Amino acid sequence: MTKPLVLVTADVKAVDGYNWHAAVSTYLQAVLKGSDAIPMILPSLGPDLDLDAALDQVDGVLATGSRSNVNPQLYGREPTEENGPYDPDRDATTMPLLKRAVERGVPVFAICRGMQELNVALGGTLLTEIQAIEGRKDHRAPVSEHQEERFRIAHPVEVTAGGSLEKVLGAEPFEVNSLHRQALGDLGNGLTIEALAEDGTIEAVSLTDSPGYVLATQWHPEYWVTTDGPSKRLFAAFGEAVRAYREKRLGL
Ligand SMILES: N[C@@H](CCC(=O)NCCCC(=O)O)C(=O)O
Repeated sequence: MTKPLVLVTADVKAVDGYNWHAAVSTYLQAVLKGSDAIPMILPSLGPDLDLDAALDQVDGVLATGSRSNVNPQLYGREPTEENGPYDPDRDATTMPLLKRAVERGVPVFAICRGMQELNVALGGTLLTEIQAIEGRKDHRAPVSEHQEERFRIAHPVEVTAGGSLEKVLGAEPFEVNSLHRQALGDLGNGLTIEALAEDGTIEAVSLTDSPGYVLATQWHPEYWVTTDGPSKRLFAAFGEAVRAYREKRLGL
């Protein structure tokens, strides 16, 4: 069988006077090496893109993390300067993309901002600046110029017994990195909590009764995919889902 194709969502970045549609290399490498699939960056061209035509030709969607935040207007709150930066073109692309991928049963793996987008796309809400909420810990990255330090393992997570994540990772406790200041609030339609941090922050979700594989983490397995067991297993499981979808899609 030829390799499966995975759409990878893109940030819009102004560089050298141009707008670039970009995805961080660690996500692309993780799809390539961890899922054994070909990553294809989907530009954030919003309503100009025929998403169904794009989804017709692929076997999975990876929704990436980003420093930008989902615009709160998309879940009924007011945007503020402190809550930014925003990326309206990314929002205008990823929200309908994720909704449509889920409806069609295209396998989805959503990471950090990607998990927040999935939640909002399915009607959920987000909490912001969670480090300022009583009882919550600081989930932001340590301030450092070194990415290894920023992506260092930060806290344990508790996996829901009998859930989809437990099927992928087993019941052994493990620890994750943490680079976010927002978190899921009200859950989107059909989402189930798959892991929690000690302070109650939702760390992973899946979609119950979904026609396809849908898993999302608030942490970043892409960063340690070659060295960390749970990170490796998450991308391998996504790879299995996209291969199974491809066989079905192509009638193999
Ligand atoms: N902006 C949101 C989403 C967090 C996220 O995707 N973080 C990745 C950032 C990578 C980096 O800092 O280099 C939030 O803050 O919750």
